[in-house]
Order: sequence, then structure tokens, then C-alpha cells
Amino acid sequence: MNNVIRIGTRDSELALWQANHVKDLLAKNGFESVIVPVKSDGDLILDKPLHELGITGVFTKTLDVAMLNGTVDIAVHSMKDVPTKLPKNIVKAAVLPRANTFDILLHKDKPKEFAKHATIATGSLRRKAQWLNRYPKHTIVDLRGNVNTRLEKLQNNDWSGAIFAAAGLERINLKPQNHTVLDWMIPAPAQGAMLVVAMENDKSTRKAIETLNDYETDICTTIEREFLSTLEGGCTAPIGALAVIDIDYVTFIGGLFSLDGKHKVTVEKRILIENCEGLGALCAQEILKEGGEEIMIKLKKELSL
Ligand SMILES: NCc1[nH]cc(CCC(=O)O)c1CC(=O)O
Repeated sequence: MNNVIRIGTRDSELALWQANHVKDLLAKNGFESVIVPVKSDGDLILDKPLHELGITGVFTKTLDVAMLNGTVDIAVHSMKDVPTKLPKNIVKAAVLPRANTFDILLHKDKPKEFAKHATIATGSLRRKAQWLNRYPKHTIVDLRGNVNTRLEKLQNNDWSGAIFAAAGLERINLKPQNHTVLDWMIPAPAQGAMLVVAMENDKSTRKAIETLNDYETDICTTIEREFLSTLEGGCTAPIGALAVIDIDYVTFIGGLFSLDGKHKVTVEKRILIENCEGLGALCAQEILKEGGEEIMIKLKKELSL
């Protein structure tokens, strides 16, 4: 490594905030770094097809390529966007302390009761399935784009509300007036956590980045992502998982939903942290046994996973 760590990031407001956050934390620990926004896949050329390098993530592939090409030393990601299997030669260098894990609903009308025929916007199958499970008569419309784009679309449509990750809104300093924290909705595995990845053989960079690792967030997100990978759901399937540590215990809740929200299987466990190895896989196995297998088979057909 040259002494200045090059931080690769996408150029959305949220991504830039996260990269700058890592830069600040590194500075506190005595490491100099510089932000390198990586724009589009267009100008990134590799000598092998992406799948041969194990690159699969829609949100992360641009930065993976930049790292493999040596344009940047590390990449900062919203951890929930990162496929559970990292590309060849790229490793987890640190998991940062977690922010708010919950989803929130932003709505135009007063919170009270949701109208019988509310229309809720979200592009996430996990959010859609859980919303329809709770409010079967509501309509879900698709909403995509980065956080700013989605907020704009909410303003310009007559939807009752739209669902966001609280962490994303808080990071770009948006505190909307009418909102409801959806504490009943199981978040995406690793929601609210940031992952810093580096090249496996870049020992000196990894040593610097490791100083940022948060032990508890690392444990919790490992369990959640193990749950996800055991279910073989990928990052788009309607699967939620949340592990929380209090003192010596970890409490895990995981759920698998059918796309229409009609079927759900959930699992909840509380165990001593020292016994938590394999907890994610164990809970996934339980889900599969208790009806999850049928949901997964149907899902894989519907999503062509
Ligand atoms: N897939 C988009 C995405 N990736 C990470 C965040 C927010 C930060 C986080 O959840 O950790 C968001 C926005 C959202 O889900 O509303």
C-alpha cells in the first residue's frame, strides 16, 4: 500500500456520506485516505467475465472491478447490498458500528390508522411481502432508485407512503415529519451496517481498516448473512433477519415470506453469545423444516434464482 488509502465509493449522496464517514474514522486512527468516486460500469474493463471472478452484486460490482483493477484500495458498502459470497481475492476488512436497523414508512397523511385501500410504494420484495402479510387489502407499487430519487418520487405521486431504511435517511440527515417506525417488520440481513472490503493480499491496508471493526455488529451481521446464505435467497428474496446483542446474549429473529405475503415462516431464538456459532444456519434449517422449503421452491421459480 502507498500511505494514502484510496476509498472507492459509488457517487450517490448516501454512498458518499458512508465513504466520508470511513475517511473520518481512519483519520482519527491516524491513517490518511482519499475518496475516489467510481461512476459507472461503462469505463471499467476486465480481462475476464464478471461471473468468472465471482462478481454478482448489482450495487457492488462496479467497486469490485475498481478494486481488482487496482484503482482503489478499499470499497465501502451498505452491507445489506453485498452478496453473502464475496468475489475471489476480496475480503471483509471491517464491519462498522451499526446504525438504526429498522424500516420506516414516510407518509403524507397523519399516522393514525392506515386507510383500507392505502397504496404503499417500495421496490423491495421483503418489504412488500411483509406489508401485504399485515395489510392484505393494500396495494403495493414499485419504487426504485437511490434514496434521493425515491423521496422525490414520493413527493410527486399520490401514494399514501413509501418505505425506506431508517439508517439511509438518517445518514443523509433527513428527518421527515410524518413517519412511522416499522418495528414489526423484519429488516434486511445486515441493514444499517456498513462493510469495508479490501484485497486479500493487501496486508497493510487490511491492518489499518481492521481498527474500525465493531465486534458486536460483526457477530450480528455474520449470523444474519449466514441465515440468508443457508436459505440461498440472494439479496432480493423476501427474507428478513435481525440479531441483537444484549450483554451476554444474542437474540435472533428471521423470517421467510411468499411474494404475495400470504405465507410466512418465522423463527426466534435467544442464546448466549459464546454459543452463537452456526446460529444463522440452524435457524434457516428450522425455517425450511417448518414450511419454508415450499416457499423457497416457489420463490426460486418466480425469481429464477
Ligand atoms: N438497497 C438500497 C439501500 N442500501 C442501503 C440502504 C440504506 C442503508 C442501510 O439499510 O444500511 C438503502 C436504502 C433503503 O433501503 O431504503
